[in-house]
Amino acid sequence: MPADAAIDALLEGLNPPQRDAVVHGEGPLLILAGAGSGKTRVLTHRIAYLLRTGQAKPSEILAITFTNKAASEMRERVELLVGRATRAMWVMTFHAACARMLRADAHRLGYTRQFTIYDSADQRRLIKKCLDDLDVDVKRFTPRAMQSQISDAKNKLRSPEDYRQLVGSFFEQTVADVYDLYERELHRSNAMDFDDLLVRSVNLLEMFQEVRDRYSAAFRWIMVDEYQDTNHVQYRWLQLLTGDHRNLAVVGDDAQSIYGFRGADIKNILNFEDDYPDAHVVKLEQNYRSTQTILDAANAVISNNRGQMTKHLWTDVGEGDPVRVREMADEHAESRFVTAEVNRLVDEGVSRAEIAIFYRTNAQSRVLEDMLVRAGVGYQIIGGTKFYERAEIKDAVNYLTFLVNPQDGTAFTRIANSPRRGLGQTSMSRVLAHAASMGMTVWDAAIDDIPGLATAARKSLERFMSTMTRLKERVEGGAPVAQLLQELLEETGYKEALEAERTIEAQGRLENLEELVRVTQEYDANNPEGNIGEFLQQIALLADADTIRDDEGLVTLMTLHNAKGLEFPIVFIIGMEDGTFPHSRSIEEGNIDEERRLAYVGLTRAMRDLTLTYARRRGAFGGSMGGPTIRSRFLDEIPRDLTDQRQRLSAGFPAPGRVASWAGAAQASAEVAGDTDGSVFRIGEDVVHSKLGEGVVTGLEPGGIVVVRFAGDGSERKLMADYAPLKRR
Ligand SMILES: Nc1ncnc2c1ncn2[C@@H]1O[C@H](COP(=O)(O)OP(=O)(O)OP(=O)(O)O)[C@@H](O)[C@H]1O
Ligand SMILES: [Mg+2]
Repeated sequence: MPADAAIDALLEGLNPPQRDAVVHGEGPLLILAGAGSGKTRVLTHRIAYLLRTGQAKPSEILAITFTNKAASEMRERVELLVGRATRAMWVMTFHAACARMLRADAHRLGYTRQFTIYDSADQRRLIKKCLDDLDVDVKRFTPRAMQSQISDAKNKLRSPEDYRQLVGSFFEQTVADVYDLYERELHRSNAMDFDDLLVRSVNLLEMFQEVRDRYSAAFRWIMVDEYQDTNHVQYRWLQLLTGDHRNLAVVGDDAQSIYGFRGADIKNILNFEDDYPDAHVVKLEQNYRSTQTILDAANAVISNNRGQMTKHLWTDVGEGDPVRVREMADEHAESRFVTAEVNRLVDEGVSRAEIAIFYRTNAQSRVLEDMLVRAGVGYQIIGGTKFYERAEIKDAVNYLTFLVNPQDGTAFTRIANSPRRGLGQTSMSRVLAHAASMGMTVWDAAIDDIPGLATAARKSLERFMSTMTRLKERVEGGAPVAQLLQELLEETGYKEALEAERTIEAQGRLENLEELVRVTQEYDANNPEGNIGEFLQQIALLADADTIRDDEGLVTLMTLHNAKGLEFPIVFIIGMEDGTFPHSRSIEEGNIDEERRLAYVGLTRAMRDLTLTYARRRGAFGGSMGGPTIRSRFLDEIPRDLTDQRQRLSAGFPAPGRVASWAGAAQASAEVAGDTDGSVFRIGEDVVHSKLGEGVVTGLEPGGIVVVRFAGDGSERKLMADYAPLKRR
């Protein structure tokens, strides 16, 4: 080992097996270990070590992470460790790496450099069009169902022809037709969907030996984080790139494989040793993240999955507090409780940024958000209706897209009549048909003499395209993205139309557009040599987790899926009920194992403080679930002595006819508890105890028990509301 002091410093703060993985030289390397054992840290240090020792140049490194946020964190840490910028290094997601490859070589596959990346919504719009063209009944064959079938085929590297070979039912026959047309339409639009980024890169590497040689010679060192969630096409891509040198280091945890529904194949990690019999295998067993109690709880849950590799995780962080389990009357009480808890923690000096709230599905966030907003608690939400999915943002982005990709018919149809210009569906179809029949770009068709177009439509199309042509000239003149966006919003009348609406919604949309202008200004400042095409690529690749801001004052809300790889000192998981988590669909399909792995991921995000809540009723006023619930089986898999829940609350579930009165009783017993002067306590309420002083109600339990956290010593006590000398403040 080189005796350079900087290298020693790099290896310090690593335990022996971690160090072993970091200094491993050439050849395949597998790090298989449980949550929080430092897998990501090992990858980061390994990159820094390769650079520091001179074994690798930055341009020879390709490191794949699961999100863009994880990528930028990894790059920052590496730069910190090696003490210099390493711009030539590729640290990015699979999709970003593929997009970059394709920009350089897309022409070989018949695309231009300016190809558009379609997101899920664009994809569905195009599928819908294909379904219409094929006269398929969209009620029986929904665009969403088609999309998932097509995506699944692509992730398995099955072309429309491959798919057709395997057709077994009428449904699949229809999928085959739609898939075939969809692919042709995509190509004609010079566009790729997300799955295509991978598929086309694999095509490129398979078909062009010289491209493959170039990349596999360039990337001599390849690293992959979260390897348990790679799918077949990603596996193949890695195989093509590492074929010659085999310097592939992967890290993962089979217990955290949670993307099976998207085609991720847990076998990729389990079979790594079969693929590479000479692989150096490192196991990490010390967890540096969580308390022993949290780890024991997570291990107890995951041990219910059969076929899971056993790993012995231990920590010297200490035992820590018990896992808090709270039963709530309904989702509103649950939200009130969590909100009150957040406020209590903040009062105690905790930063909101240290707190995260996880849930199984996006829809669960709304009630919680309402409560947080009302209580004035700053929060950020990862996922849900994402900024870039809002209609006005999509419109603006599509304007930019059409300016750089004149072949993009989907972009054209999105913007041609937005704002309204009297260009109906028929006129737009005429333009597209004209482009197809004449072999022209959509842009050229739109400025051509189109047969059969009504005079009014012809005029407005002319006006629209002359505005667009003016804008395009400015694009070609190298105008900065922000300037162009602003001009575009003015000159196309988009802004004016919103202003004329004079509604609160329109105001919100204008504000969102202003936010987009800020995004472009930032882009221009950071990329003096950038261009619209690159800007569009950047935002197309923004995954959910990227909207996270390192803002001191915000609580973070997200789905359990988005929480992967992250850690927070304080974690709440809400909705711990069967049907919610595990999700009802998984229960029906008998696929609980993946849900359990998701539970393992969620529990192991917590560093010192973990609270799990469930509601006895959910969705009382409409909603798909509605009615009484059963607490999650995952809660029962946590040994009671690791939690603070002493007695099991087996209230017994009522017959359907009694739901209303039962709900009333639950209300009385769990959500409010009477105090001595006849009034009631509510969660979050300030109270004063004649001996213990001031406190806040943090929980209410059946039997008139009120849980109070006292300000004086920070203790939390359960009191009998009827007897304790407790009053509201
Ligand atoms: N040897 C070590 N000494 C001190 N802290 C460490 C050490 N190894 C890891 N850590 C810390 O432990 C935490 C978990 O590490 P890391 O995120 O790399 O784990 P992981 O195995 O990638 O977890 P996950 O499975 O959740 O992705 C981080 O805060 C990291 O800095
Ligand atoms: Mg990790």
